[in-house]
Amino acid sequence: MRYIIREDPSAVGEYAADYIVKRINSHFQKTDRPFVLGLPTGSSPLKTYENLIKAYERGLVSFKNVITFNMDEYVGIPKSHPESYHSFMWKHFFSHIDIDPNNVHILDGESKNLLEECDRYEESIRSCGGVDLFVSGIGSDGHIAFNEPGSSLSSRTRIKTLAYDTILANSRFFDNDIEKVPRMALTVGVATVMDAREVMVLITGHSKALALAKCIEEGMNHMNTVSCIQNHRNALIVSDEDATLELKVKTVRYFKGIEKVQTEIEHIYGLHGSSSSSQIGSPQPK
Ligand SMILES: N[C@@H]1[C@@H](O)[C@H](O)[C@@H](COP(=O)(O)O)O[C@@H]1O
Repeated sequence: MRYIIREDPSAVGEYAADYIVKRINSHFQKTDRPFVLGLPTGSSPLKTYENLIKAYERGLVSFKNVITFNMDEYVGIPKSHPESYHSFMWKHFFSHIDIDPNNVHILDGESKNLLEECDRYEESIRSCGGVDLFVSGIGSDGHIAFNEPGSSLSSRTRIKTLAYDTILANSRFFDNDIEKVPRMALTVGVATVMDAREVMVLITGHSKALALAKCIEEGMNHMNTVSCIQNHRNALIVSDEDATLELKVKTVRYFKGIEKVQTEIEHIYGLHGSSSSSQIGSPQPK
């Protein structure tokens, strides 16, 4: 696993957007196959989306041949609801770039048959050749997508009942009224994320510090589902300084040191932005 630390959420967003742009562009240097991008909602990726839009406006990237799969969607509110993840994604990202709407995939929480909808989603991901890069945020209990504590680490796309803590956290988007927050969601599974060729997790703010420390310094555990990325061959966490608050000083210095050496190597070998760059300086053999 690689771990990159930046000063604040803006710098995390700049780093993540730059990373995604490099991945898309280097992909199209090798193949015409569409780039398949997994995407999150929430406040954590907002700066990333802002920077991706800027990169698109400057002509640094095109999303014409990019296929997206979102992580999750509420059940019990219509797509047109301002807090649905459909609305979120179009408002904050898709409306501002050149993506083909047919290439956008978001789970349908209004489907008459939710079980079939989940199976159909897994099948669509498979038929697109799998996800190249899955970007994710986390909840303060360490959930990835809506894989709440106790979710199977081999779970696939399915219906999930939301944890009380998540309902409480998300009530800020529903007039701070927990009664208005949906109780259920459709979500990709932990294994669905783990199947991606690469995973990047964005973690900002002190409220995520404990979950981040458990993810990096403790073992893989279903009570902190983001920790599954320890078992991924090509995983990257990008956090701000606030999120490091519960990490050991030694851990923070270790990963900062790794990044410093990696940057030096990239300069010497000119590998920055290539797909192999993420392999260099990795703290553990993959
Ligand atoms: N289902 C989403 C998650 O995918 C997201 O990672 C999390 C964190 O949101 P925020 O970034 O706003 O803290 O919120 C929700 O629970």
